[in-house]
Amino acid sequence: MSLWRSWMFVPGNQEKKLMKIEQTEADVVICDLEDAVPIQEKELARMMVKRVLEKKGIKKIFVRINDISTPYFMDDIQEIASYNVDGIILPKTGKKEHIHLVDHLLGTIEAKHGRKRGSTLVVPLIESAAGLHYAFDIARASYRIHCLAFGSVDYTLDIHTGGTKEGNEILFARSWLVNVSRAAGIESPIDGVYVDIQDKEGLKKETEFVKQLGFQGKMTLHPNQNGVVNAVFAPTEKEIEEAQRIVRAFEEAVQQGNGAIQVDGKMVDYPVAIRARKTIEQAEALKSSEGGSSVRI
Ligand SMILES: CC(=O)SCCNC(=O)CCNC(=O)[C@H](O)C(C)(C)COP(=O)(O)OP(=O)(O)OC[C@H]1O[C@@H](n2cnc3c(N)ncnc32)[C@H](O)[C@@H]1OP(=O)(O)O
Ligand SMILES: O=C([O-])CC(=O)C(=O)O
Ligand SMILES: [Mg+2]
Repeated sequence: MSLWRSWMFVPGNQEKKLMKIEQTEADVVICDLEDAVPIQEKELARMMVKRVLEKKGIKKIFVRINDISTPYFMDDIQEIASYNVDGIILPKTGKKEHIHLVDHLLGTIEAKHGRKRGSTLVVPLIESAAGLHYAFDIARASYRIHCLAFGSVDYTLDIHTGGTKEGNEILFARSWLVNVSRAAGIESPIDGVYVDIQDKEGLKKETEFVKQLGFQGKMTLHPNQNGVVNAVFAPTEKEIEEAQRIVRAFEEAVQQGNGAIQVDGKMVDYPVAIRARKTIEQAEALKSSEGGSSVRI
């Protein structure tokens, strides 16, 4: 079970922001070499991100390299994957062949630099109509794929619309990504950024909504957004207590030959008990990874 809830972008050419990576609340930091970096600073950004990777601490670090069609892609992947990076975010992933190429290159780079084969994970960014159409094939294209991520800003540009707070225009894409991810047997997807960095209430509402759709995390833009996202994706005390009551009662019932019972006025059978067990496992894993401060009150 993955516990990576908030994935914060940091522009790869901004030293001041890069310096704060280890202190941030983000579960994962994404050092960006793509759209947050102007063309004339691409080389500089790559160099600065390599410096960050050289000094890597315990924080999970992914790097968003430039997409396959750009002149920066080959240098990005070769130089970044030679360091101890947790994974690569591949923007504008449109078909499974993009992943085959990345998978092949990562294999050779890992071998050349003495890194364990497969140690670099890949998160394809699905942000075009074609990418969404082929998302199932993309999700199955390599054992390196941790999960899919949704690039809603580029996606709405591609389908000739704009983003709204209600998000009706991207409901289909979000639901599709959840379904193809689970059909392909990979972790649930990561939702795109909430651009109104001042609006914490709106971010909370949107995060609750995508959690309910089946996402496991959300990308962020600003340090103030990580706490909101982390809290939404952590089970509440109430949810944990309810899950514990369900599991206890169900285990007893099964011992007595009963597979369907009533707990707190609601029917509980195997799938309900499995979900409750997952809630407990997630709470325990978060507690041990964060020293007990992870639950939402
Ligand atoms: C569609 C897409 O592709 S989205 C992905 C690409 N976009 C990005 O990567 C942008 C990431 N976000 C950012 O660069 C910034 O948050 C911005 C530009 C939106 C706002 O930045 P600022 O105007 O500096 O915000 P603000 O003044 O509120 O920042 C407060 C503090 O947090 C720091 N900070 C802000 N954003 C970040 C970040 N993403 N990572 C690390 N530190 C950050 C600032 O440096 C500042 O530090 P200080 O108090 O020591 O001076
Ligand atoms: O993936 C994200 O959230 C950012 C992005 O590139 C997009 O939305 O186009
Ligand atoms: Mg994009």
